[in-house]
Amino acid sequence: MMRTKLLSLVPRATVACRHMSSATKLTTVEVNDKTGIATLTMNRPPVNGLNLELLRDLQQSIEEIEGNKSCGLILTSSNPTIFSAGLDILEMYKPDKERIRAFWTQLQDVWLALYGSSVPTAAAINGHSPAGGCLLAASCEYRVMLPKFTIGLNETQLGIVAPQWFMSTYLSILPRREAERSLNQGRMFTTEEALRVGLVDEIASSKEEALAKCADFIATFAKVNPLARSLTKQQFRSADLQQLENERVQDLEKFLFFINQPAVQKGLGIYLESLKKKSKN
Ligand SMILES: CCCCCCCCCC/C=C\CC(=O)SCCNC(=O)CCNC(=O)[C@H](O)C(C)(C)COP(=O)(O)OP(=O)(O)OC[C@H]1O[C@@H](n2cnc3c(N)ncnc32)[C@H](O)[C@@H]1OP(=O)(O)O
Repeated sequence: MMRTKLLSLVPRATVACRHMSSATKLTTVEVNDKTGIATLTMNRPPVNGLNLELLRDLQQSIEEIEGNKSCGLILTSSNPTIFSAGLDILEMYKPDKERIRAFWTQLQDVWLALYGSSVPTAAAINGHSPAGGCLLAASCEYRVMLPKFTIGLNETQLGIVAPQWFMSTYLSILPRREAERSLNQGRMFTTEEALRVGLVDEIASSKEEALAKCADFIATFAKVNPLARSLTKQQFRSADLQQLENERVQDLEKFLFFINQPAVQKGLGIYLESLKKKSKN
């Protein structure tokens, strides 16, 4: 395993990090030698759109962290204003038949790996986090967010439907009434609103502070028996995980049927155009 000191890239307070993987390029994993906590950083400019390759790298990184006995996982972004823009719409608009199957299957795999991770997980949400970005953050056990950003499952605003496992993820955090209403509305929460409803646990004023708060959360498990902790977590999450495991193929087929509807394709095309126009102004 490659061991590189990355002192220039980490906060001063951090003593040393093992840089475990960078060959994947779209994600990096750094393990703090002192705390044993791994920071998994998404790095796909311009907006960390979740395409097939980023999803593959995310899964590989989660597996790497599971395999190397890290004490916890913090998910964050290298982009200073965007945690993740969610699924890369280009994967779903006029899709290639084979690739879109691989893409959705890979998204299922990432969710199963992250939501079902045996290590404590936290998200340092250092930027906007719509839709699939929110799903990733919500799959973690703890969330710390920076001010002046937005987060939420906004699928209905795009004319698409969040599948059952997105809903289960929301329901693992939010009261049922709030989860149902905000999913139906496709509501994006400001950082302060997200804190108020419990979608995020804390607000931090900088990325460094967010990472430190996530590390503090993970440290709360330091004296808890790791097997007892992870089996307890598994019991809480197993019904959600099992449901997708049992229905993976049907879930994929539903997605393909839905996404290939002419009206859905038309809506995605209009939405993409509006994003492009906005970025040119
Ligand atoms: C019955 C059950 C059936 C089940 C059916 C299942 C159906 C599917 C479920 C799908 C689930 C999840 C959906 C998603 O995750 S869809 C993605 C949703 N994401 C969004 O709505 C976010 C859109 N983006 C933004 O709001 C903004 O870009 C931003 C993230 C706030 C950043 O703003 P910014 O001003 O910093 O950057 P901006 O100029 O807007 O963008 C820069 C370039 O990036 C392009 N872009 C942005 N987001 C995406 C994206 N998600 N996919 C692809 N491309 C994106 C944008 O177009 C700009 O490109 P360019 O520079 O003009 O070329």
